[in-house]
Amino acid sequence: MAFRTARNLAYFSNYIRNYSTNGPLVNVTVNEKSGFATATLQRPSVNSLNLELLTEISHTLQQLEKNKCRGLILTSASNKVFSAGLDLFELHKPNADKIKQMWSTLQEVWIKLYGSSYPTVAVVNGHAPAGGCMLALSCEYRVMLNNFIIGLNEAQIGFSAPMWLIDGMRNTIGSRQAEFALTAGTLFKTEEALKIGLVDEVAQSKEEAIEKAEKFLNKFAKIPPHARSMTKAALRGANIQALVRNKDEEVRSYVDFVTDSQFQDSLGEFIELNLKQKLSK
Ligand SMILES: CCCCC/C=C\C/C=C\CCC/C=C/C(=O)SCCNC(=O)CCNC(=O)[C@H](O)C(C)(C)COP(=O)(O)OP(=O)(O)OC[C@H]1O[C@@H](n2cnc3c(N)ncnc32)[C@H](O)[C@@H]1OP(=O)(O)O
Repeated sequence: MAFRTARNLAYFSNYIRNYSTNGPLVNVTVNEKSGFATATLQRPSVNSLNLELLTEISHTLQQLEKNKCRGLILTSASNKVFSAGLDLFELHKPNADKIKQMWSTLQEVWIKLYGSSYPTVAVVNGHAPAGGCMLALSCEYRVMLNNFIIGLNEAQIGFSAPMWLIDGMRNTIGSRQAEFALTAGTLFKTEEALKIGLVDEVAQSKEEAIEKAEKFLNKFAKIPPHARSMTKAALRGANIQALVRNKDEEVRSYVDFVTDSQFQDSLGEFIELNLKQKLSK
């Protein structure tokens, strides 16, 4: 049964309504004509990825897969920030159990989005550092608005991106550019990102970006979906399998790393220097 049927649409809307306790952090709409879903991240003010938002993204992706979605556009309700990456306030002086769940859910999001059977586009309508870039990279195509930044700046914050994310970057921009970008933790302006292939197209407005995204998704209208998804799985499968094999071990190292006092001190300094909101708030 295709996701675009009215029955499935109603089921999906009910699911989203029932799932969220404080109103959805991800708003999903489906274009009944095309069958394309648009998932809009709407956690104020910068879509920073805390456990609740990550969990909702993960459940949304699961429902889209189950309902044989024909294509996904991932975007932001903010007109300034696509996603600011992991919620740094939640990582500061953390509850170890919660960050364990947070990292495990982040891995799930990558597995479900990077490995989705349906085609995916990120409409990057705002800044996309670190985890924001990760979400965009897990899609197949990226359309970005002008005057924003995107990149994996983990090295600047004092750590390395995990292997699966490095691989995703390498698959997108090639080994040499990935090495330059990751070792320096570079955040690219839109036009620079276009030049190195980190984004595929630039748009002047969100409407234009959505049109470009739909044009990309429509390219697959005449390709048998199973052939398309088998080919995608062949291309992306090794990345996903390596992460699945290493999932628990990576969660353990991540929790050790984040709870270490040295890391906590440097995260505190990073927050003080870079974020307007102060720790005392
Ligand atoms: C960091 C620990 C990880 C340890 C990992 C170890 C191993 C694992 C390896 C890899 C992990 C890969 C996955 C991803 C990692 C990450 O995502 S780390 C997060 C990195 N994020 C950033 O560096 C972004 C920081 N923010 C900014 O640069 C800017 O805020 C902006 C997004 C460019 C937007 O700028 P602007 O429009 O000027 O807005 P403000 O700076 O004024 O911010 C508005 C409010 O939002 C709050 N905020 C911003 N970013 C975050 C964030 N990441 N988490 C929580 N909150 C954030 C900011 O404090 C402002 O709040 P108030 O309005 O002042 O209340």
